[in-house]
Amino acid sequence: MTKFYELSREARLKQLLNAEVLDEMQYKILLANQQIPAEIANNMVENQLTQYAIPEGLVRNMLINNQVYQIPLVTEEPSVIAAANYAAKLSTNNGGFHVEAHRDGLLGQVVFADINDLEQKAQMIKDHAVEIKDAADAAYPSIVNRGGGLKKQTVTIVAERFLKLTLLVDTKAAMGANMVNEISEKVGQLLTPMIGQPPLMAILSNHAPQDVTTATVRLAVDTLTTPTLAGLEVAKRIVQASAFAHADFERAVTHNKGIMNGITAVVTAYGNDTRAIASAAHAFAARSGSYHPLSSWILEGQFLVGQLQVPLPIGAVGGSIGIVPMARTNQEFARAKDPVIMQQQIAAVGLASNLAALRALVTDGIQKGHMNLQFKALAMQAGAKGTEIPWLQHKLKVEKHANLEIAQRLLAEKRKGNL
Ligand SMILES: CC(C)(COP(=O)([O-])OP(=O)([O-])OC[C@H]1O[C@@H](n2cnc3c(N)ncnc32)[C@H](O)[C@@H]1OP(=O)([O-])[O-])[C@@H](O)C(=O)NCCC(=O)NCCSC(=O)C[C@@](C)(O)CC(=O)[O-]
Ligand SMILES: NC(=O)C1=CN([C@@H]2O[C@H](COP(=O)(O)OP(=O)(O)OC[C@H]3O[C@@H](n4cnc5c(N)ncnc54)[C@H](O)[C@@H]3O)[C@@H](O)[C@H]2O)C=CC1
Repeated sequence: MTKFYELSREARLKQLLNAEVLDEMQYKILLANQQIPAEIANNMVENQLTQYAIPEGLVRNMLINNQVYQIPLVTEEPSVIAAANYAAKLSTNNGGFHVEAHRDGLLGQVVFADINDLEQKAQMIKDHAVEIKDAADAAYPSIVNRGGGLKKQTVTIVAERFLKLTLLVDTKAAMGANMVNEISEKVGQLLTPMIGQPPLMAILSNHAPQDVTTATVRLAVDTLTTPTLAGLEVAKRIVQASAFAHADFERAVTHNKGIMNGITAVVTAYGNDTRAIASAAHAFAARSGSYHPLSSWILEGQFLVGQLQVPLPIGAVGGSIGIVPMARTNQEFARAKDPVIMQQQIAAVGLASNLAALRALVTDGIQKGHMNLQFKALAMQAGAKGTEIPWLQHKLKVEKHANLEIAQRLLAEKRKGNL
């Protein structure tokens, strides 16, 4: 049977329609390749000129907590989607990913600067907890009606200069940045006469250790066997790669980049704020004061066990999610309209991306698989069209060195009829 990635775009969509992954409407939206309606785009951002397209692909049949998902990834980078598919398939044969998604809310900070009587003012804020709760609820009644709102208040003196009130707000299904900002500003206004000055700022914190999602995968080492290496050897090398990332800062950054390949691609597909997720992830990686990998790989007998921990303060509603048709359609067909399911999928794809990258690095090296797919982009960059693209991709694959100049030379030779 022809593999999903060997089909044309239209045939892939038809197959998903026939398999009832897509309903008629979702199929039509994806087939039409539609852009954001002009009026929406013009009102989404400022000075809007045009739209900038990035391809969307699919991770097929990813098993997470015993449920099978089809997960959309939006990325400009070749091989990210192939890699995630590879790991999805490998993990499915091993029981899939197990993911625990925590979701406690978002933090807001109301900060006062240059206060003389810090301790006394800190106590004053603590003494007004009830008024603060009332002001927060009045600032955003709809979230209170949904069972969310301000859950916890903490007062801290920072660097013997700043007074900080931290608000933990349950934002329910929303990411909640605007919500928390609104609540924080209103609380700041309440406190202004008490403190004797307005806050320096009132804004959410993108640090989100309260929203950590943990994904785990357990692979029988035999399933990692390659034509030249025993599965146990591959597993041991992945464990070494993980240990090296924990020991070497420069490697930790790239290790985490490989995880973010998958995470950013799913977050984008669901219309969420990629910068918020990236800053939360890297801050979490550096929470001990030095920067560490977000994932670890260990051997447990005949099993390779990988675990990723990453904060994922995402939203299933709000922001631009509801107005960008593709974000909504993606959430619908991937059965990810609940933020907890979204967190599970994002974390699983992050760990899958990490697994595929590490396995490639410690076996064939990254260039073989990645560059093979990157050659398509190189062929197009060289000007190849239609059937010239797979032809040139293949030629570049067998070349000793492949770069743009070589691609252009091969294409020119072909067009002259010399190849
Ligand atoms: C690319 C592979 C998977 C090939 O690996 P392979 O073993 O040659 O793959 P295969 O041809 O034997 O196929 C195995 C499975 O992979 C999937 N697969 C295979 N090809 C496709 C495709 N075209 N489209 C969709 N899915 C694909 C698919 O599931 C397939 O199963 P099948 O369906 O054939 O039964 C492997 O080499 C790989 O995972 N490489 C890693 C790629 C990667 O990580 N790319 C990210 C860019 S590099 C980077 O940014 C980060 C990094 C690497 O620096 C991070 C780090 O250092 O940690
Ligand atoms: N530092 C940061 O990360 C910042 C991010 N942002 C942006 O803020 C946006 C996200 O803010 P939000 O407050 O999430 O969006 P939002 O302002 O759209 O608020 C969420 C909306 O969803 C509604 N809603 C419907 N069903 C809900 C449910 N079940 N649970 C919760 N709310 C529900 C709420 O009533 C509310 O109107 C993103 O676009 C982000 O890029 C804005 C400022 C700073």
